[in-house]
Amino acid sequence: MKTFAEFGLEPKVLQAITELGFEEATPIQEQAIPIALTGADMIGQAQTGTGKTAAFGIPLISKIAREDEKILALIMTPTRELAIQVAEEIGKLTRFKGLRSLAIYGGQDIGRQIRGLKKKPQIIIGTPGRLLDHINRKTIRLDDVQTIVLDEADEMLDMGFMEDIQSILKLVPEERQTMLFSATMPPNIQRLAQQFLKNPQHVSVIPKQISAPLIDQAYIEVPERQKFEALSRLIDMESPDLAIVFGRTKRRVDELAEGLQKRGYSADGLHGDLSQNQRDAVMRKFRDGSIDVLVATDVAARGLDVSGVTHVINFDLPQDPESYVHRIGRTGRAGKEGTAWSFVTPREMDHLHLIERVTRHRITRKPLPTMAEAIEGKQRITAERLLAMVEAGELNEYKGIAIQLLEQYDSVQLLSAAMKLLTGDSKDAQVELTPEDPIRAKRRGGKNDIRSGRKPSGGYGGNRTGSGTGSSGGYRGNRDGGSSYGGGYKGNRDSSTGSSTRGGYSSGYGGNSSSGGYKGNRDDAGRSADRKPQSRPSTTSARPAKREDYDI
Ligand SMILES: Nc1ncnc2c1ncn2[C@@H]1O[C@H](COP(=O)(O)OP(=O)(O)OP(=O)(O)O)[C@@H](O)[C@H]1O
Ligand SMILES: [Mg+2]
Repeated sequence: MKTFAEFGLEPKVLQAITELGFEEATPIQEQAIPIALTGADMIGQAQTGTGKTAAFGIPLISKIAREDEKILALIMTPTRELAIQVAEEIGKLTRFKGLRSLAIYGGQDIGRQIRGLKKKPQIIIGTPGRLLDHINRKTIRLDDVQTIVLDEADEMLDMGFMEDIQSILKLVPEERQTMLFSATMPPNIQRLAQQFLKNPQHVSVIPKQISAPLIDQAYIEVPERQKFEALSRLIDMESPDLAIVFGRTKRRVDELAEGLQKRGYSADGLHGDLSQNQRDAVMRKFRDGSIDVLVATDVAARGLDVSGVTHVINFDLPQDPESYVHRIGRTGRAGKEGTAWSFVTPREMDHLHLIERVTRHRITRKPLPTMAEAIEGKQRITAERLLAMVEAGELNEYKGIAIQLLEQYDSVQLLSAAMKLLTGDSKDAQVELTPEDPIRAKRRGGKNDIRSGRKPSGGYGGNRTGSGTGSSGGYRGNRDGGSSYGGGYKGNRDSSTGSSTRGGYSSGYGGNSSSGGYKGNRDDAGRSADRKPQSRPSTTSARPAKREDYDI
């Protein structure tokens, strides 16, 4: 492991890194920072929670001087929450250097952003829709941009964002450094990336399994109508510090958050139909621990870094394996351990196996928590709260009554009653959810499939039935003859050509993923509902219609 001092960074940046508490560089930082400092284009892949933000952030800020008054760097993210978070980290990294950075995202008052832009930030962190809005208003000019980063690159280069990204990149000088980062790089992203990158260096620190190693992964087979009960029991049994529960649709998230609240849990929902103020408020509450359970659509799947998240629960399975990797990656970050649970309805078992194959990780089957386990979990928490109260002291006001009661009643009876009172039994509240259809691995491919160019039958679905793979081998070796994701990728990672000759990418996994079924079916993540590329005006047209809700 390298220390940051070994990269030859300027003292003010080093000081900021120390202030952040980073002692050693993570593997992706160790590999990516020296290459990025040379100005080379780069594709960086490393597991969730391993410090990719600083891996591109540190070199990016090293190139900028305080006196510069133009926008020199642009970081794009797929969601507003991620833009805000990345902007915060960049802000921390530039603290001593005194650079100016600004987050630009939909849903926030544009006037406020324009005022921010007047302060001449050198670094913009934004979501594509609002960025285009500013470009059209001429409040943002990209003529001087030297560095572009696409965080969550595979998501950004997917259909829904592609058009915007292309429009934006057209306005950035050719002479620039472009970097793509993500935990997942479906192989065909490589091919697509050729459009934007020049001789990219590939930096991948993905070991055999793509998901982060510190996450304990389990699933429970449970019929749709029993899921809510299962969720209550699971939360009781596991008593997470902080948990994120992923639901498939906005409606589902609303219903789940409401149901959990009804049963006395401290929960709230996050999805793209909420106002930005509501979204900000929910994130703030989750970050400061005033709610324990964040229920969210895939809007929270990528990049979010909230310390203390011990559990991720897929109440509904995600549509695609990448989403699974990112969702569960909200826990097990920065060297901490985490637990991921997934509910799988009987008809979705195939889909689970697909996720196992693609992630090359076997997910442990666990039984539905019993009522007894749930109660035991709840009691344990109550006992912990009680003991914490004892430790904290300051109970003098209660001692008089306690002594009186103990004179009249049995101590075990008394304590049991107090525990019962503290535990509460609001769990009996009836909660009915609108049923969701089981998820199906969508056929990937189709005429709009810019990533694969393959016939639909070559899709995911085709492989599921066709290759008959085991749960671990599919991704690597059992595809249709091409080299594997892992093999192909790593084998080529230090190639400086970034050519499209990597058979593995195009004939393997990536060839299968299309956006036809994929994004089109994820509207409830708040994305394509907001993101209607065809109906939006081009960048050259007059001021666009309201874009506030465009970026999820
Ligand atoms: N060198 C380091 N030492 C200790 N902690 C670090 C280091 N680098 C980053 N971190 C911390 O690790 C956490 C995860 O970092 P980050 O959000 O950049 O991960 P990521 O790789 O981008 O994950 P994701 O794929 O989910 O976006 C953050 O809290 C960050 O502050
Ligand atoms: Mg990240």
